[in-house]
Amino acid sequence: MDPTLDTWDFSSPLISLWINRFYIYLGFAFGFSLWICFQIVIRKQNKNSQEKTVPRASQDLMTNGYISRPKKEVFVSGVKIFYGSQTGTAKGFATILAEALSSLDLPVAVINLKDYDPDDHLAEEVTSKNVCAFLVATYTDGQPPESAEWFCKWLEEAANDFRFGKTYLKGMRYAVFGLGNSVYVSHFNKVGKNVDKWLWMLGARRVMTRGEGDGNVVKSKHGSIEADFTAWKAKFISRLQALRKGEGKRCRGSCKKGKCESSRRGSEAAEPGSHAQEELHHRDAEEEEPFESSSEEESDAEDRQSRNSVVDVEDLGRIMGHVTKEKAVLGWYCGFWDEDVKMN
Ligand SMILES: Cc1cc2nc3c(=O)[nH]c(=O)nc-3n(C[C@H](O)[C@H](O)[C@H](O)COP(=O)(O)O)c2cc1C
Repeated sequence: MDPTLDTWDFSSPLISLWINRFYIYLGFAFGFSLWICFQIVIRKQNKNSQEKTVPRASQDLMTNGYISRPKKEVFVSGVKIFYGSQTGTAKGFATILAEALSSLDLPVAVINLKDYDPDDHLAEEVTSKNVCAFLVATYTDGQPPESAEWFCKWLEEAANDFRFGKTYLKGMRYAVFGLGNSVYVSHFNKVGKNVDKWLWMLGARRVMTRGEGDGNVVKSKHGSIEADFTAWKAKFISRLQALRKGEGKRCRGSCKKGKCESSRRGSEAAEPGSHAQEELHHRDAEEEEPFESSSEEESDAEDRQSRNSVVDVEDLGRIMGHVTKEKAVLGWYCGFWDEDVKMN
């Protein structure tokens, strides 16, 4: 007989607990897993009831359970004012415009076209969300000032190079104010017109009608080139404010885009630079509410329109066919037989 066994008292509760410890562990484990299951069920129920009470829109804004503020979309991130000047007028206007824009709380950069390489940087404006203003003067024989020569040369070549195409600057937004003197009749404001046209041809979006500054006080629309600029500046600022709010283009039916093609009348409809458009442009700068346009959009509308005119010609052919047949019947009836009719 083991002597140590004598010292064990099997009736003691501690000993019986020790002997049955595995059952106790098992009980604890079972209770613990039951508690976990219970917690999971409660959490699920809470989440469901929360989803029911939080509106759908708010749920979309929730990240990790926290409501985050809706991200404000930025429609205009800044303004770049480019100028091409020889005797300083365009440069002065650029500074005035920059000062006027300072109240809008937008980053504004004034850039001399002399220091700007379009080859390296112009394409950046496609995604930058900037609005670009071009203030450019015209010189002898419709040439740009020396400082803007390279920019204009590059732009003209790109606009006429099929490798760039009419989407190269798609996404860029711009407005042009040309400085000139109508004394130089045939070359009046030619550089402004060309810059506007070339940007448009490359797919950039014109946010407002081109402005024309005229140093000829007799003919200037507002009495002086300064007054012409002041009027354009006011329109540009109000357009910019609208763009900042994300307001789309305004169209009063004079463009040939989409719905309003039928009532088209205006300058933006025609290919910029065409004679008719130049005439109308002059008037439009005063009369028209500015609206956006790009060459790609307008050529789409042009395609639609030319398709319509093909249909029109077909209709005309059908009508002529009917007329000829009726003429033949009438001729035969009346006893004469026209050679033309016989041919048909
Ligand atoms: C020598 C000379 C030639 C000019 N040629 C033209 C011209 O062909 N077409 C035009 O519209 N303006 C012409 N102008 C007018 C200028 O474009 C106008 O004075 C403009 O405001 C100058 O701007 P800037 O001071 O920024 O260089 C000419 C001016 C000068 C002095």
